[in-house]
Amino acid sequence: MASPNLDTVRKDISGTDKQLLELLAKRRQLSMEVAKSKLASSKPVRDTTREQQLLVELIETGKSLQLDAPYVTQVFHSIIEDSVLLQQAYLQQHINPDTIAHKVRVAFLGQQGSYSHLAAQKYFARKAEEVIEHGCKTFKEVIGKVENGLADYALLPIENTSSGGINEVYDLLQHTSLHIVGEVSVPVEHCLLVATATSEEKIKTIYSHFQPIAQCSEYLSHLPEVAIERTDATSHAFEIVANMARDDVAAIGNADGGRLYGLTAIRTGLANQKQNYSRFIVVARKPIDVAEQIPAKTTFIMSVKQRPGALVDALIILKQNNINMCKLESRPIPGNPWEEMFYVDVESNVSSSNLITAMEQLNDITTFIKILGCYPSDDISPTEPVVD
Ligand SMILES: O=C(O)C(=O)C[C@]1(C(=O)O)C=C[C@@H](O)C=C1
Repeated sequence: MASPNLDTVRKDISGTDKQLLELLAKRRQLSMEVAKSKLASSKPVRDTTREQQLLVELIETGKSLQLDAPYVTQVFHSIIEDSVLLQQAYLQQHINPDTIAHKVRVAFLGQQGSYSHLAAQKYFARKAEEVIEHGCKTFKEVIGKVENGLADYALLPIENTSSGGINEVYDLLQHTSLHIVGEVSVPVEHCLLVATATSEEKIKTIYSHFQPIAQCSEYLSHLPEVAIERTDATSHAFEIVANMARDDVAAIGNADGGRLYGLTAIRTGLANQKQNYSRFIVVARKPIDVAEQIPAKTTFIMSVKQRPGALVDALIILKQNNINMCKLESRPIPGNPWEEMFYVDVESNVSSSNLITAMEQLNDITTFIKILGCYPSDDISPTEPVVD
């Protein structure tokens, strides 16, 4: 039997992929119809029962088409996540009409290819048609761009699963007038990137931002002879290594970003934590409201009296008001060495009655308290289908 003609098959694949894109576009239109319906009905965006039912039906249909369950589940997790994010963006723009803009100016650390840049692309993917990028050399410059009206939003890394909270950003939040209006998490896959054909053994100097260096400390501890050079962003490290074009220098960063500078990865998975994520916050000059149909987070900072149990008393107020705290970080207060500033993230909308009550009660027992922002939660955990 004659073997299929490769060019003919490829032509058929291209035609089929075009049909798939047309169907995905149609499904997005339907998601927007659902969003309009939920705007009127105030029903929550997420309906995990519906997702469960949908996935079970799709897995059954998939079986009859020789499509295995894990594959079908993976594809539709991505499609449903897109649908949720699209609906959330629609509802958020409806209740915050002055945030609607076809073009937004976004400040972030580094240049094209930095993790901050990748996070900005992901966050604004469904929120603006055009992003004007303001790459900065320091976090202070990033915040200053928005405070001075040169940018509409700033994107700042706040924590990483390997290296923990990013203290410089927490400290900057203490004194800025900006408000947190969003969050986005990006997987951080640190790779060893080089400009020329070489091997790990030949590398004598590695360039990167201090965050990837901290997150890859275990890998780097096995390279005592290698010099580690800090840069102000991973994109700057890419630039240096690309310009040097030597076989004994490398950068640590993400492969997609490195590719923009002509670098290739000769080693991947360098981070201490294999599931390595960085969470970024998005800040702006004005706060936003979060639609009741969307899971919200509120971040506030507070300092407590210097007496035993003062922090416990504050946290008990959250418990008594049935509010789940999902993050607690403490930072020294510059110039006040014996007092700490606590950063608290709660899974609650700032306009909810129980958080309003809790903030009133916290106001009575803290020496300082300030809400940094209320914003949609980035956590869109997939619904796992229960199949017999
Ligand atoms: O049917 C709904 O309620 C939708 O919002 C649509 C949809 C989907 O894309 O299939 C998206 C989110 C929900 O959690 C359930 C399903």
